[in-house]
Amino acid sequence: MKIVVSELIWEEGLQILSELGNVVYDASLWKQDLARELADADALVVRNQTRVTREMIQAAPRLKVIGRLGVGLDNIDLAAAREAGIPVVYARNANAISVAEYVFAAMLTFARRLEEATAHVKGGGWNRRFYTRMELYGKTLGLIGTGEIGTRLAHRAQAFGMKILGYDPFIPPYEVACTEFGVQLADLKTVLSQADFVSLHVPLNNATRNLINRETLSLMKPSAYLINTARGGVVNEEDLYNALREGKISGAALDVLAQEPPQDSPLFKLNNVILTPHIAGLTEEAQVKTSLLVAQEVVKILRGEPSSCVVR
Ligand SMILES: NC(=O)C1=CN([C@@H]2O[C@H](COP(=O)(O)OP(=O)(O)OC[C@H]3O[C@@H](n4cnc5c(N)ncnc54)[C@H](O)[C@@H]3O)[C@@H](O)[C@H]2O)C=CC1
Ligand SMILES: O=C(O)CCC(=O)C(=O)O
Repeated sequence: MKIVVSELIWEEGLQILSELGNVVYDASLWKQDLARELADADALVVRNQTRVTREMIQAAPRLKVIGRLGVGLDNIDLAAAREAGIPVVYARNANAISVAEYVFAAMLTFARRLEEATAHVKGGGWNRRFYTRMELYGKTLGLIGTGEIGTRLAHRAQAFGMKILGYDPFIPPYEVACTEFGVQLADLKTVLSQADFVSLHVPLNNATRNLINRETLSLMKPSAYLINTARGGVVNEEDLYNALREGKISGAALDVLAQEPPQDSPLFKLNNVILTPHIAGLTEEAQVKTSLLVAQEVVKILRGEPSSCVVR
C-alpha cells in the first residue's frame, strides 16, 4: 500500500499508517507535484491546504480513500470523489473543544483586553478607568451553525451565564445538545440583531459564502463583535472592513481569511481586529486526536472495514 500524506500530521497518526504501508510524507507536498505522487497511491491524507480537485482524483487510478485531518471539506471535490467511488473520511468533532476555547479566548480578549493592558503597564501607564471593561455574564452569544463546535461553545457559554441564540436551518442532529446547553433557536436576523458576540460555525458552501456581508453586518449592534473560525469565504472581507472602520460593529476576531496566508489586507490597519493564522483547531490535544482518528479510519477503509467517519 502507498499512502501519501501531503500536510502536517502528528506522529501518532503517522505510526498507524506506517504499520499498514509505505508512507510518503512531506508537510509541504501540497505545494509540489502531488499528482505525480498520486499516480500509484492507495490513500491520500490532507489537511486544509491541499486542493483535492477532480483532475487530481482522476490522476489517481488506485486511490481507495481520502483522509482529511480536520473537519472543513471545502478543499476537496466531494462530488468527484463520490463519482469515483472514493470514500472521504474526516476528523469529526476532534478539534471542536479547541475551537470553542479559541472563541472564548477571543470573547475574553474583547471583554478584558489583558494584552493591551499589559503593554500599557509596561509602558508606564496605570489607567484603571480606561481598562474598566465588561463581563461576559448576561451577554448574548449568537451562534451561526449549531453543530459540533457550536454546541460545545454553547456548553461553555452556559457556564459563563451567557444567553445563547442559535441559527441553524438543519438543526435535527444537534437538537438535543442545543436544548441541553440552553440554545434558543431563532432566525438569522434575530440572532444577528440581538447578539453581543456573533460566532460563525458553518461549513463553506454555496449557501454560506458571503453570508456575512454589508446587509447582514448592518443588522448587528454597534457594540457587537464578530468571531470567524469557520472559513474566510463566509465573510465578505471588504464589507467587514467598512463596517469596522465606520463603527457599525465594535470588533472582529478572524482565524480564517479568504486568502491564506493573506497578502497585505486593509484589515491589518485596523486596531479593532484580532487576526490569527488558522489556529483555532491547532492544539496538541486536538491534533493527536485528529491524527489518530483519521489514520485509524483510513486503515479501516484500506482493509475493507466500515468507517463511521465517512462523509455522507
Ligand atoms: N479554524 C479552525 O481551525 C477550524 C475551523 N472549522 C470550520 O468550522 C466549521 C464547522 O465545524 P463543525 O461545527 O465541526 O461542523 P458541523 O458539521 O458539526 O456543524 C456545522 C453546522 O452548520 C450548520 N449549517 C450548514 N449550513 C448552514 C447555513 N447555511 N446556515 C446556518 N447553519 C448551517 C449545519 O446544520 C451544522 O449543524 C467547519 O466546516 C470548518 O470549516 C472546523 C474546525 C477547526
Ligand atoms: O488544522 C487544520 O489544519 C485546519 C483545521 C480546520 O480548519 C478544520 O478542521 O476544518
